[in-house]
Amino acid sequence: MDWTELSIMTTSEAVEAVANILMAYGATGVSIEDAKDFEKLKPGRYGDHGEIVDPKDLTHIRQGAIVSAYYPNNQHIDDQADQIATRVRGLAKFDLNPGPAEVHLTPVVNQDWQTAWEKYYHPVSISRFITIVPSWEDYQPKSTQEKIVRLDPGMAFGTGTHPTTRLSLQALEMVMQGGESILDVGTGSGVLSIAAKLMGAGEIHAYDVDDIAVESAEKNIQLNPGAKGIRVAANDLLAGIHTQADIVVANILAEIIVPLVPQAWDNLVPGGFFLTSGIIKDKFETVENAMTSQGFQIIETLRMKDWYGVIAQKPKDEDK
Ligand SMILES: C[S@@+](CC[C@H](N)C(=O)[O-])C[C@H]1O[C@@H](n2cnc3c(N)ncnc32)[C@H](O)[C@@H]1O
Repeated sequence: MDWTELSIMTTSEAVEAVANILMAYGATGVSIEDAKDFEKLKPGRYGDHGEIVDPKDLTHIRQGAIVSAYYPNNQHIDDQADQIATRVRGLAKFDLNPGPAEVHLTPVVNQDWQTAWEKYYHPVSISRFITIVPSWEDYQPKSTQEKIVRLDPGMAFGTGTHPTTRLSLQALEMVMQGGESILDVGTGSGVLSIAAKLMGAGEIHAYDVDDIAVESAEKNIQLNPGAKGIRVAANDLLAGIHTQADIVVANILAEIIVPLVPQAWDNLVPGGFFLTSGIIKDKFETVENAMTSQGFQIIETLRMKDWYGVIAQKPKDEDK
């Protein structure tokens, strides 16, 4: 697949908001180069091939921040570039300095994408129990309870750093007790399935509409011996899937969650959980309405920055 990189020059304070805008336009990944991040780097493994590099020698921006997102060419993001720049400039209304908010569009070859992640991606502690570690980093768990998810996200979404992935992982931690069967819809790098397996899940089926994600999830499962047995396949949401799982988890944009709601209902056991994330604030009500109209009970709403996650439950037969 061919991609376009859309980059916006902004300020450190606005990076999260700009990233959210780019995700709302359907980016499947965002990378942030923030001058402030480089101030904190110590000499270590930052080279493209893991070589030891002094951060002083890295070429990087000295002020402000650049947020870059990647869009498949068939999405014609160039037609929406002016709109995106206007929304970024509009952040001033929320007391965020948008900076120059200039948009640059560049065609991307697959290799460049890979390198972008590798430069700025380091171990991330998601919760007390889960740490996501890039496959090329040496990392020792700090306690016997810490579960390490090794990932090489490549071109698939899901480094663990995005608030929507964190919300999904937190929701899994909240409902899982061990042994659950899980359907992971929009698996991306496979991060949620791998973490769920390490947390003691039973059978897991992971689906993604993008073949690159399927390939990446399969590779990442191989990197984690404790995650053996997860089945990955290309599929559009849960179309054609007829099973009875304990949990359906989906970190996908709100527009895509809405058609998933009836499919999740059909594929869940009574009492099963539907965990969703990827819902931007102003779309939350739409998703909530779709779930409650279907019959789901909203158990908990999770929030991180402008993103929402929902823990919903299909009522048990005796609750009907
Ligand atoms: C935001 S990413 C989530 C990745 C990962 N699960 C995580 O939590 O970090 C959404 C994923 O959903 C996939 N996706 C989008 N539309 C889909 C559809 N209709 N059916 C299946 N997967 C879809 C995308 O390819 C992408 O990998």
